[in-house]
Amino acid sequence: MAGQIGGFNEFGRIRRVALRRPEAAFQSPAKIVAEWQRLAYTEAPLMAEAAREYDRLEACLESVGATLDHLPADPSLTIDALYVRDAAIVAPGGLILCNMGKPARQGEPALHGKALGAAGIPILGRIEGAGRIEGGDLVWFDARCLAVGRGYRTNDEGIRQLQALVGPGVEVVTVPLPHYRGPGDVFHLMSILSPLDRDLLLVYSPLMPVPFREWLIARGMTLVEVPDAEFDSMGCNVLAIAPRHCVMLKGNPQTQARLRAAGCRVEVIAGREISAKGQGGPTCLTRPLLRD
Ligand SMILES: NC(=[NH2+])NCCC[C@H](N)C(=O)O
Repeated sequence: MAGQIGGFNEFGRIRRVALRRPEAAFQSPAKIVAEWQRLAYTEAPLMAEAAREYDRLEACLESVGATLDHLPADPSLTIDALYVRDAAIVAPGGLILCNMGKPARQGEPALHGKALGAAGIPILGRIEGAGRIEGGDLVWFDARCLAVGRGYRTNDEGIRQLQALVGPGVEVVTVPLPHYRGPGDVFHLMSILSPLDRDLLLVYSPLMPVPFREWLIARGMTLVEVPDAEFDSMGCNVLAIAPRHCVMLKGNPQTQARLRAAGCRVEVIAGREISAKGQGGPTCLTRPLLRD
C-alpha cells in the first residue's frame, strides 16, 4: 500500500488523486438533458465548456506533481458521478467505499472500488445496509483524528460502521450539521469548512455548530471566514493542493483576498458548468488518494 494512498490530512501536497472527467461523468448531451432536473441541478451543464473548465482544474493538480487516476464512464452512473469525493474515502489500511445518502448516486462506490482496486489500491471495506456516508462529510485532521458531519447524507449507522473500519486508533469526531435547506439540498461538512494547512481553515461560521468551532480553535486552528455574500457561490469550497496553496472558484473575490492575506497562494478556476450547476466545488470534484 505504501506510496499508493496516504497522508490522512486535507492539506498536504497532493501526490495522487482520483478524478472523473466531464466526458465520462456526463457521457452524452442526451444523458445530461434526461437527468439534470431530477438531480436538482440549477441548469443543464454544457459538455464542451465543462471539459475546458476541467482542463484547468487538472492543470492545477499537475502543477504540484500529482498523478491523476481517471475513473471510467459507466451506464449505471448519473451525471453526479463528476463529484468523485463522495463515493469513497481513504483510510489507513485502504479505501472505504461509501454508501450514498443521495439515492440516485448509489452506483458510484462500487465503481470506485472496481477501478481503484484494479489500479492496485487495497479496499479496506464498505459502508453497508442502512449505513450512509458521503465523502464530502469527512475531514482528516491527522492520521488519528477524523471529523464526520452527521447530516442528511451521512447517518449514525454509517458513522458506527466507519468507526469500526478505521479502528480504535482513529478518533472519529461527529459534527452534527444544521438542517439549512433541507434533505433535498446538498450540504456536507465540507460545505462549511476547507482545510488549507495544519493550522489554517477556511470556514463559514454562521452554519457551524458552536462546540465544533470551539474545538477547532482549541486545537490551535486559525479560521479564515467566508463572507455571507460568497457562501452560495461556493467561496467555502476550496481545495488545498499543497499547504497554503489552493484552488478556488472564480466569483469569490473577498474570500480570495482573505486567503491571500492569510498567506495562501490561490489558483482561481471558472466553474460554471462543473461546479455551480451541480453544486460541487473543487473539493467535491477530486478524491485525493495520497498527500504528503
Ligand atoms: N462533496 C460535495 N459537496 N459534493 C457535491 C455533490 C453535488 C451533487 N450534485 C449532489 O447533490 O450530490
